[in-house]
Amino acid sequence: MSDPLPTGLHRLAGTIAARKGADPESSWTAKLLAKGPEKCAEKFGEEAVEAIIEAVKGDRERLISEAADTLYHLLVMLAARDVTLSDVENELDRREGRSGIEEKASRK
Ligand SMILES: N=c1c2ncn([C@@H]3O[C@H](COP(=O)(O)OP(=O)(O)OP(=O)(O)O)[C@@H](O)[C@H]3O)c2ncn1[C@@H]1O[C@H](COP(=O)(O)O)[C@@H](O)[C@H]1O
Repeated sequence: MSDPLPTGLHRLAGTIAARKGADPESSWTAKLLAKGPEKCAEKFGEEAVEAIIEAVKGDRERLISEAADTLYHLLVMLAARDVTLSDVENELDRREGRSGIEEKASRK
């Protein structure tokens, strides 16, 4: 069976991976990656906070826009630490079918 077509998120992750080591003047992603994982993590934090603010305010369009920024910067942060979207998906798959309540109750 052939692999399914990559989703938009996977295409974006592929674009981001391809920017690693590229000329920082040529792209925003390459520029951010060249600043190192700490800066990528800081940018992700800023975007996540902006998404939180819009969620609290209840502005749907602004929340969608900030959520897109957050997802992009999450993928950049992961790429900076050589973690792929598939790595994260595999972890989600591992958790599938186990309720959060059950998991929390099993913690020591
Ligand atoms: N999805 C995005 C995306 N979302 C947000 N951003 C950029 O992320 C930046 C961060 O926004 P900020 O408001 O924090 O920027 P800023 O205020 O200038 O930064 P600071 O001064 O606060 O540090 C902006 O320049 C946005 O354009 C993105 N840049 C790129 N992409 C995707 O990545 C692809 C590759 O982009 P390049 O690497 O630039 O070729 C693009 O085709 C898009 O698909």
